[in-house]
Amino acid sequence: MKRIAVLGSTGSIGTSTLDVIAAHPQEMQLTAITAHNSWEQLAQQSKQFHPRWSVLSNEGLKSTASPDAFSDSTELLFGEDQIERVASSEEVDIVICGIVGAAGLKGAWAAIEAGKTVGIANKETLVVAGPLIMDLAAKNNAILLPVDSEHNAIFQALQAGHPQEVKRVILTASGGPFRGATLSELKDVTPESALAHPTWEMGPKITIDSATMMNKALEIIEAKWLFNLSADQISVVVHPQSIVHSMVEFVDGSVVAQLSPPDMRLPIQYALTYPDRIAGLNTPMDWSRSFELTFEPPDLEAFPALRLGFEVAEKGGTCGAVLNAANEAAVERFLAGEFRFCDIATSCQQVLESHQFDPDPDLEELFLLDGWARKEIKKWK
Ligand SMILES: NC(=O)C1=CN([C@@H]2O[C@H](COP(=O)(O)OP(=O)(O)OC[C@H]3O[C@@H](n4cnc5c(N)ncnc54)[C@H](OP(=O)(O)O)[C@@H]3O)[C@@H](O)[C@H]2O)C=CC1
Ligand SMILES: CC(=O)[C@@H](O)[C@H](O)COP(=O)(O)O
Ligand SMILES: [Mn+2]
Repeated sequence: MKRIAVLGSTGSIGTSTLDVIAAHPQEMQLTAITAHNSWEQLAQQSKQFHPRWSVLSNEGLKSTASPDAFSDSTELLFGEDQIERVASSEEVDIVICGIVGAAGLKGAWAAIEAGKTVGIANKETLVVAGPLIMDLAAKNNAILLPVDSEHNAIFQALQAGHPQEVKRVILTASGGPFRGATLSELKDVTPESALAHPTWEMGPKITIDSATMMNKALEIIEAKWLFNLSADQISVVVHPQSIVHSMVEFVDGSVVAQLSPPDMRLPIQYALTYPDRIAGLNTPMDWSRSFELTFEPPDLEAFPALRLGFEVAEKGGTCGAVLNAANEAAVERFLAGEFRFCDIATSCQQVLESHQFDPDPDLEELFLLDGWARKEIKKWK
């Protein structure tokens, strides 16, 4: 029986993970769940799964969240530190990191430091602190399993060859809701239209990232650290159907891809059962009908965020932390109606260019820069 902690259990990744666990009661047991604000949803999950711990990281909810709403067999814990406590508990085998943003880093860190098997959906952890995270995993024999669909696909495709035989990886991008639009057509798009992703149902932050293609920029950086690649070994191709989740090209010219209908329950389940595969909840590919898979190059003029991904992957150091924090703050301002869509990439680029670059930062420096970049975006324009 695998004992699982789900960090961010109330979100899109979190609820998909709970679906997978519910479908495999003989193999999987939910031991800990965490949320920040959604205490009623967390309580309902506790009543359904009876985990050992439920964590509300927002301590301000202490007087609001009623322990009576939770299962009798669940201990209700409050505060950010408790995420780290459950992520590193001896009673947990696998940790799924489904918190959004840099707020997910400390929980992921604690799980990796404790040598857990870690399913990492929270790409921001790798964007902010990729080299430190990969070193930490190596030192503590933690197994890092990518849950992000593209990186999960690459992880699967890489098994077709040896590391030295990899020529490059090709990340697929849906193109988001504004695929085909020009820069000037993007000037006045609304949060509502940006939140309408064509192929994936996800939380609001990553959905806006998909619309600007900042999501792909973050994924370039994520791929670099996860798979020990140079920036020029990473390509992006737009694939609107989101069926081919990414590809690996080997030195002999073979390209190995992973395909499945767009549903995060597959990569999540693969991380939970790795190295085995079991039947799951996913709709299989229907090969009995005609359908098209199309590919086109990305438009770097209309989606300048993508260029930033390549630049940051090339430069490394403090750039990932600054780009990530600037983007999180810019997305918040766009959703609040304070930024225009195109301001997101423009402001991120300016904050990135004006920061004090350090090629080899420690975690403390990265957290300081994270705070600095958010402040810069708050006062931008
Ligand atoms: N959704 C998807 O299909 C995919 C997501 N990812 C990545 O997975 C991560 C999660 O995305 P997604 O599930 O869409 O996000 P959601 O917004 O749907 O969920 C976010 C989760 O994080 C919790 N949370 C938010 N802020 C904090 C905080 N400050 N401290 C602790 N917990 C917090 C939320 O709790 P509460 O409900 O209480 O606010 C919620 O449980 C992101 O990094 C995203 O990039 C990657 C690939 C696909
Ligand atoms: C499901 C997943 O992994 C997302 O990161 C998804 O890839 C977003 O779609 P885009 O390709 O539009 O960024
Ligand atoms: Mn992805």
